[in-house]
This record gives sequence, structure tokens and C-alpha cells, in this order.
Amino acid sequence: MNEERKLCVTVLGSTGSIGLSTLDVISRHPERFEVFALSAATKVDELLAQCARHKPRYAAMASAPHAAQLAEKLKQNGLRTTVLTAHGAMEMIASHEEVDAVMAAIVGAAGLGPCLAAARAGKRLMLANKEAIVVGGELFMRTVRDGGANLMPIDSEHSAIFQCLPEDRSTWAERVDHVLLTASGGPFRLRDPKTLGAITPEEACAHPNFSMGRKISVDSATMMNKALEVIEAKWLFDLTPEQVKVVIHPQQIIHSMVQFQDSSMIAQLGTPDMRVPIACGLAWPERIASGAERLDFASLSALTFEEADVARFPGLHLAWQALRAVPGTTAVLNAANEVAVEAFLARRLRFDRIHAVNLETLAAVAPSKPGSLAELLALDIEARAAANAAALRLAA
Ligand SMILES: NC(=O)C1=CN([C@@H]2O[C@H](COP(=O)(O)OP(=O)(O)OC[C@H]3O[C@@H](n4cnc5c(N)ncnc54)[C@H](OP(=O)(O)O)[C@@H]3O)[C@@H](O)[C@H]2O)C=CC1
Ligand SMILES: CC(=O)[C@@H](O)[C@H](O)COP(=O)(O)O
Ligand SMILES: [Mn+2]
Repeated sequence: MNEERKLCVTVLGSTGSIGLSTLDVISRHPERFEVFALSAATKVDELLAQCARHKPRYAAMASAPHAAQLAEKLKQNGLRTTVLTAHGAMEMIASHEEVDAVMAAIVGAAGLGPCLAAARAGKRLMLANKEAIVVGGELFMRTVRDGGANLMPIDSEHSAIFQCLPEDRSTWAERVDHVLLTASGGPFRLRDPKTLGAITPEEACAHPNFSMGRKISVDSATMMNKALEVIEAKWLFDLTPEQVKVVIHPQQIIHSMVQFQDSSMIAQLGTPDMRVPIACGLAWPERIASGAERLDFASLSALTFEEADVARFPGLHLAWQALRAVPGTTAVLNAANEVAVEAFLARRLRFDRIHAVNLETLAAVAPSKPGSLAELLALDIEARAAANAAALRLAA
């Protein structure tokens, strides 16, 4: 480690799957990292336990009643963490002058405001929250540039691409032909398409390789996760939509690849464990222990690859369509998908109708190029209204 001072970290969404993995990596390096603030929406006891362990200055909760419970429990346990819940609390802990790095691990568009706050304040912004960049698009990247933030991809595929690329960003455009995102194909890669209507939330959340939050798990099952990742890659690496390609690789040992102009291809490999990209994002350009198991090539079975089946995964192609349409279309697609997934998880919508909700919403909402966060949020609200109406019409 070069500097003596510890890296002061805010973890947004600390009670979720990425949040827990982040705190696991941080705990392995008490000499390098200290936790400044944590945030959650509803899991009071989990956040309380994290406060006891990491002693953050602040704990922010999205819901006021949960924040009140947390404050009471912290007091009972003699812990001095200050609880925040007011509008702007997440933005405050993401942009505080004492913070060096922010793990953006809130799920959904709700994470966009805090991401922009961290970017504006020039933080090391570790981006797991892919919906934020899918919604924010050009505005997100402009805010990162203008704020002088250091944007570190955490999504495993994008971390892989980042690790494959030359350190000098100014050479990316001339050297890279395209990037190839790997996809697991989810739990229904081999399932008879005629049976997709009967799928339960429990089945959809049973990802073959990763234990993740419920929303991203459903997205993996529809391959909308890969659609969001195509859009994410376009913005992170300044690519055209055509320069982002997808291949199914069920074992998820290769996390993604870069094809260079001279036909050389560089891939990043590892066991499927999010602590690897998280450790990379926290320490880059240094490399620190993540706790992940190491690859053992002798015991690996075959690494296989196949094309995504369009009939089974119609949502995947919406990524390229949305990227070629009016700016703002990706925000509409994201909002529609968040609403549809929520309806499916609440058993109000069949799994195989998520795509129909997304299509109907895209047809109903005509965005004009959003130039500000306020305009993006207004578009998000309009798209959610249209998606809710579509979900009701298509209800199970
Ligand atoms: N899990 C993974 O392996 C990967 C995840 N990602 C991305 O990272 C992000 C987080 O995913 P994951 O950790 O799986 O999700 P989880 O559902 O496990 O966790 C989400 C976190 O966000 C909090 N949260 C939920 N809604 C809000 C809100 N409205 N305002 C503030 N906080 C909120 C939750 O609080 P509470 O728990 O208290 O309700 C929780 O801490 C997603 O964007 C996902 O796509 C990317 C790659 C891999
Ligand atoms: C770990 C991670 O980054 C997830 O996005 C995961 O890779 C999901 O994979 P699939 O969407 O390919 O199933
Ligand atoms: Mn991913």
C-alpha cells in the first residue's frame, strides 16, 4: 500500500449481496480501509450488526420508520453511529468531504442520485448499480468527467473488460475492435420455452453460479441483465452499440473478453465470486486478497460457449434497439423492467410477460433527450406509470 492514510469508504446498499461482499473484503484489510457510512432500505437488524462491527459515522436508511427503529436499537446497544433518513441523506454520505470511495450497490434507478453526488464530488465511484448508468447515460458520464471522479466498474463483466484493457485510456479507441460480454444464460437456458409461463420467483432467483439479490437474479433469468450490461458497457468504455457483443458461457469462468484490432483477444478468468471485482475496485491499481477461491485448471470441466436463443431471451435485443433510439429510451426500458420484475416477484405477472410489459412501455412513452437529473427522474416516473398500466393489463 502506498499511502499511510486509510481509504475512507461509504457503502451504499450495505445490507444487499454486493454490500455484504464489500464489507467482507474491507474486513480482510483493516489496515487499508475504514467505513465512513453505510446505507440500507429496510433491513434494520443487519444494518445494526454492521454498525456494531464497522463503527461508521453515519447509517442512512431509505425508509423513515426503519431509520427510527435503527436509531433506537443503536442507542440500546451504546453505539454512536448517527442515523440519517432525510431526503438527500444518501447523496450526503456519498459526497462527504471525508469520503474517498463509494461502493454504489443500491439496486435500481433509486441509486442514480447518490451516484451522481459521488461523481460530482470526485470520488472513487465503484459502480455495481448498473441501472444508474443505464438511466443516466450521457449525463452520468459527463458528471464523472466534470467531477474528476474515478469510475471503477464492479459488475463482473465490466470489471473483466477493464482489467483486459490497457491502463492508458486514451489508447482504448484506436486499439479495441469490440468487447464480448459473457452470459450464464440463467436458470432457464435449457428449459422448454413452452413452460416459461409457469415459472415461480423462487425458480427464477436460483442463479446457476452467483447468489445475488432478487431483482438481478430475475434479470439474469430473462437475460435483461445482459441487456442492461450491454448498455452499461457502451457508456463505461465509450463504445458504439455494435462494439458490444454477447456470448453464453454457462460456467462463468471467463468473465468477459476484449477483441483488439490485431485479432488478439484478452480474457479475464476467475472463480465466480463478486469479491474479486470488488477487491479490484477498492485497491486498483494494486491487487489485494479478496477471499475468493483460486481457479484450479486441472479440476475444471469444459469451458463452453453458445449463442443466445432469441425466442427464449427476446429481451436481450432491446439493449441495442434502445441504444440506437432517442436518448432517454434506455431509461424508459429500465423503468419498465424494474416495474415488471417487481410485479413478477409479487406474483402479479407471469415470468414470460415481463418482456411484453417492456415492449408496451417502450411503445407508450416517447422520450425527448433528457438533459438533467430532474428530466431523467420525470421520464422514469412517466415510464413507471405506463409500465404499471401494462402490467395490470397483462396480469396473471
Ligand atoms: N449481487 C451481485 O452479485 C451483483 C449485483 N450487481 C448490481 O448491484 C446492485 C445491487 O445488487 P444486489 O446487491 O444483488 O441487490 P440486493 O437486493 O441484494 O441489495 C440491494 C441493496 O439496496 C438497498 N435498497 C433497496 N432499495 C433501495 C432504495 N430505494 N433506496 C436505498 N437503498 C435501497 C437494499 O436495502 P435492504 O436490504 O435494507 O432492503 C440493499 O442494501 C444492483 O444494481 C445489481 O444489478 C451487479 C453485479 C453482480
Ligand atoms: C456477477 C454478475 O456480474 C452478474 O451480473 C452475473 O454475472 C449474472 O450473470 P448472467 O446475467 O450472465 O446470468
Ligand atoms: Mn454482471
